[in-house]
Amino acid sequence: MDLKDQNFGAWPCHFRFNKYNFAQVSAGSNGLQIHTDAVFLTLLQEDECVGGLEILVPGSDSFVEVDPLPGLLLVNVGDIAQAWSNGLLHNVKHRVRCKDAIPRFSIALFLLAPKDDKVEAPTALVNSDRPRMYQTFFYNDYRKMRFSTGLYAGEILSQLLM
Ligand SMILES: O=C(O)CCC(=O)C(=O)O
Ligand SMILES: [Fe+2]
Repeated sequence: MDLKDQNFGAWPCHFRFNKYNFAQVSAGSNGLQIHTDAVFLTLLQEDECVGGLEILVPGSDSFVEVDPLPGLLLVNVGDIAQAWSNGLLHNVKHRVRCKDAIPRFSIALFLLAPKDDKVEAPTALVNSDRPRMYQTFFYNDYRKMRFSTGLYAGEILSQLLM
């Protein structure tokens, strides 16, 4: 990608510490329902003792488990990156399952979206072979659509297609 002039420095970040109070009754259920991240990207530090994060294999109904490994740092592409990259980057559907009655922790650092500007693919990522895929939109409007519809697994992006 020829993106020399892109500066993400002014994009806000959000830090979150997740605690899942997994008990015996929650075994086999979702600790976090299937979703895509409502952000540009997520850096995720997993609990190195307790598994449960699962990623949906694109184009299938199958999930793969992410093994809990010491020091594992995941990078998740979110909805905003898919729109901003004109579909070159792909969001990731994922969920957290409770397997055992053990508390689980994770730490997430989210890079959100431009604060006062629209989300729009740079012209370097748009051409006749790859025409603009998404309408330009403000991050707040996208979030309102997501929360008012309760569609958390990337469906809002389909509503923003050109
Ligand atoms: O706790 C995890 O492993 C995943 C957390 C997550 O998907 C999120 O915070 O968006
Ligand atoms: Fe997530």
